[in-house]
Amino acid sequence: MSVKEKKVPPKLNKYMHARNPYRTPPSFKKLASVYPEFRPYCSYDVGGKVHLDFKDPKALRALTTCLLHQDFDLKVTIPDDRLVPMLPLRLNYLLWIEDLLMHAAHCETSDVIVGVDIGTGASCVYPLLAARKLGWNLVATETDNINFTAATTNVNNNDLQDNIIVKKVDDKTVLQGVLDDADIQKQMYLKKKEVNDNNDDDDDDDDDDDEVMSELNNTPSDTPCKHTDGDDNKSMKYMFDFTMCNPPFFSSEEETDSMKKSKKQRGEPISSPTGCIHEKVTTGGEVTFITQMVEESHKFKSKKRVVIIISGTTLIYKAELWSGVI
Ligand SMILES: C[S@@+](CC[C@H](N)C(=O)[O-])C[C@H]1O[C@@H](n2cnc3c(N)ncnc32)[C@H](O)[C@@H]1O
Repeated sequence: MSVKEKKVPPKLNKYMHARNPYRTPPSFKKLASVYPEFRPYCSYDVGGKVHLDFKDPKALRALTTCLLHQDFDLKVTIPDDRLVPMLPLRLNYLLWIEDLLMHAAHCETSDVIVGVDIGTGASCVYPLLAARKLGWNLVATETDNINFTAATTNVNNNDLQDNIIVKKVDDKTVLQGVLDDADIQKQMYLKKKEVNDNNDDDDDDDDDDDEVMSELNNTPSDTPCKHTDGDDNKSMKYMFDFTMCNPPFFSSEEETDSMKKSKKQRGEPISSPTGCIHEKVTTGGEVTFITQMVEESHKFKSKKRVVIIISGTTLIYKAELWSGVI
């Protein structure tokens, strides 16, 4: 009789960034002792070891929200049927961006970093972590009403309104209407300027400010920012340092049901999928979404340095689409 080989999920640690605190797995025992809301989802073996049912979305939600509070002092609420982010992976993504900004875009640690998170979800997880852990500023976009409201509440509940702008957007565009939003540009410009002014007492700056503000008030959507040209200060050269996105993955509800893609390529998932249908499905699937983002990105290449997109599919993009993006 042939014994069916059980697919073992890849060890998460193998893919964990060197600076990711979750290279050391969190102690469920400690979490259960501090957070009563986490306890109902724990079971104990004879040795007293605490186990969690990763197939139960409620257990996953409790794990994520308790870890966000314990490890990052973030109070986050995620509505019942919405996507629950897995923190080790989300942190990995941010740490990779940090590496790219430092090593590819040559940012300094003192620079004010401004990024854009496309499709932030109800948790607003990337902007909250980026603001709290790395001190960055984020524009977070969302098409879904419930996610937009939840993300806004999560930002407000953590007093991070100065660092994070949540913007409700139309699902027909990805970057258009965001990177060229004059109010957002003004807020982010002033943020960068404030820190620069503290480092540099130049009287001519006031005149420069007036010129830039007038330019922002009058710039058509696809015109490159004039003030970025010839500016010697690297941190002021780009309005946005990066755009990031974890796009909806599937092209139809049937595809989510089968989960064929992910099982074939990565083995059985460790945890059960969470989230509602429009968080996971987009017309044409992630390939169409990413292609649109790359095309819009090219149009705004003078406004940002680095574009990063999570993809579940192996894609070969035409090199010319990317040229000039970084
Ligand atoms: C896979 S979820 C990612 C959520 C969150 N960023 C995370 O990683 O946990 C994709 C999100 O993108 C949103 N979305 C879909 N199309 C969008 C668009 N054109 N612009 C902004 N958000 C979009 C969905 O509502 C959903 O919340």
